[in-house]
Amino acid sequence: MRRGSGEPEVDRELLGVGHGYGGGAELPSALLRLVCEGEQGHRHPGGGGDRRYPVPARRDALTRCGTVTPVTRVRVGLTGGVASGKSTVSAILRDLGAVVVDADRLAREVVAPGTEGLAEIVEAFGPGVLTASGELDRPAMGAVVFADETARRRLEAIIHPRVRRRGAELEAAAGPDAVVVHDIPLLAETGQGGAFDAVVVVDVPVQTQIERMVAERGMSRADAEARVAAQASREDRRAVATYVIDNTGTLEDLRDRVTEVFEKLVSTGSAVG
Ligand SMILES: CC(C)(COP(=O)(O)OP(=O)(O)OC[C@H]1O[C@@H](n2cnc3c(N)ncnc32)[C@H](O)[C@@H]1O)[C@@H](O)C(=O)NCCC(=O)NCCS
Ligand SMILES: Nc1ncnc2c1ncn2[C@@H]1O[C@H](COP(=O)(O)OP(=O)(O)OP(=O)(O)O)[C@@H](O)[C@H]1O
Repeated sequence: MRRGSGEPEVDRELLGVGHGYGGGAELPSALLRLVCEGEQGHRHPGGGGDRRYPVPARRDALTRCGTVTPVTRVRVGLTGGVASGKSTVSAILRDLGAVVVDADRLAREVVAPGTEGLAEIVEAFGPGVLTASGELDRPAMGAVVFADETARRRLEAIIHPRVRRRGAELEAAAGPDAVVVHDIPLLAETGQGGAFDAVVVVDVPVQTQIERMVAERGMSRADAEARVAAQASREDRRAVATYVIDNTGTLEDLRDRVTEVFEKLVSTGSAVG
């Protein structure tokens, strides 16, 4: 719990701190009460961000504390350069209770075998972009579009409208008080920053993006650089950010920062306080 003047003294004995507590599923009720009621002047409950407790317990504290439960849907755009860590951040947000709409996944669904999307791609690029089993040959398609901007725009014109339609459908199916996170790699490039209540940008240096693509995805350095070159600059993405998440630290650092940002997103959507 954050400590500062005017905050209640936490009874460590009562909380079990230093007595083996720390891995349980819930915050002790005394701490939950302090989280919800005790911290005068703090909208964001200290217990929700207290790193001594596991993320699900912090989420429970947030959810059970009426002052921070969103009463309307909060719409969030999540973006970042290729291999910056968007999917990792999405997974953490999902774990915290967000509904995640993943544009990369939808971009695969709308070109699955038998779809109109795939038929349009074959019409535009020829049957050479199909595998022997009739699926989109993704490495072959990538080799074409990351070397040729006109081809890339053509592919995007087929895929993006379908992804947006499907994304809107998925959002409509989410609960009225959900935090809906749209993970959109090209959010800045496509000028969608203004379409959300908040934009979260996952930020790493280009060098880190390239190292991760080469080391973990077996890509050549040239291919990795071509993907980065096809995207907005780090500065352009940061310019549309409400929250920047630096992902140059450990996964534990990332989890803590994402939890902090999630708490802010939840309280932004709250009608109370
Ligand atoms: C070219 C394709 C077939 C390559 O597939 P592959 O499996 O290698 O990559 P995947 O789809 O998993 O994308 C990985 C990352 O590449 C980057 N990327 C993908 N498409 C683009 C693009 N058009 N421009 C810039 N970067 C892109 C993103 O950072 C994305 O997260 C595929 O990326 C694609 O269909 N792209 C066009 C659709 C698109 O714009 N998708 C981005 C979000 S809707
Ligand atoms: N803080 C971190 N430390 C070390 N590795 C990380 C960290 N964050 C993410 N990674 C790793 O970097 C790689 C890229 O992360 P991730 O897949 O989340 O990026 P992405 O932005 O979703 O990528 P893409 O743009 O291709 O969809 C993954 O292998 C992931 O495990």
